[in-house]
Amino acid sequence: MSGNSDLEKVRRELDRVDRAMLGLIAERLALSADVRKAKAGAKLWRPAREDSHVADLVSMAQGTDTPPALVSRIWAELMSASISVQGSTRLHFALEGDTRTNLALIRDRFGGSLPLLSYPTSSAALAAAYGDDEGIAVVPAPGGMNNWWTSLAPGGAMSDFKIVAALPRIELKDGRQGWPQAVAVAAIDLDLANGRVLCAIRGKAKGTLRAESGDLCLYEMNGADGVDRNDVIGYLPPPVSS
Ligand SMILES: C=C(O[C@@H]1C=C(C(=O)O)C=C[C@H]1O)C(=O)O
Repeated sequence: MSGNSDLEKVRRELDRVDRAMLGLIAERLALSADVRKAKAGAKLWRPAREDSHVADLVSMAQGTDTPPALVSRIWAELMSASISVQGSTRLHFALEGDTRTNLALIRDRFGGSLPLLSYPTSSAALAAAYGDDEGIAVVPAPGGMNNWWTSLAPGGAMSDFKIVAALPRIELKDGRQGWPQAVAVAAIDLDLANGRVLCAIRGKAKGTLRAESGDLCLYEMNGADGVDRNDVIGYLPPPVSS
């Protein structure tokens, strides 16, 4: 019998915690409505703010039983709910391979609240996002046959579009050496903090060569020191380890 009463006790505690969380979630969503007013015309989605916020929460969770991927996933839901309260951000995606894996990748980074539109090619997804005021494209990371990034380079058709987020946000321990599976692209002014700056450069440069197309090279640089702003086509936050 004591087993049962222990269970009842723990359930009551869980109920108490859940009710407290529900109250906090409602409070958070109400604050999002205030953020919208404060932003007045500015872009709703702030990927750098989201990523640095999640990185801070992950480090706060260190020493507890809360894994980084769980922190990232929960806040992906909360933040995407917050953005959907604020306005009409939509995700336009084209990813190769298994649909379920791709949807899980998107869900892990963006939660389930944002409308999701699928396209057969990266260029179609990018074009649709480009024509959508608050649109975000999710496409395979540059490299190999994925050379859509050349249109982000100076003189390209979408030179005001930037690579702004990495998927997955929490790095997998699979030897990819810090290069994501997919990236998010949007028309957002970059604030180059202490992350990974992506530059499209003709010819050789310092940094890690991530992709090539003709004589155009995509380099990943550590930080923005000595970087020519005109070459910058993206920014990724420092990777967060699982
Ligand atoms: C609340 C904001 O808007 C969005 C929602 C965020 C959130 O819910 O924490 C964070 C960044 C933005 O993508 C913000 O810019 O701070």
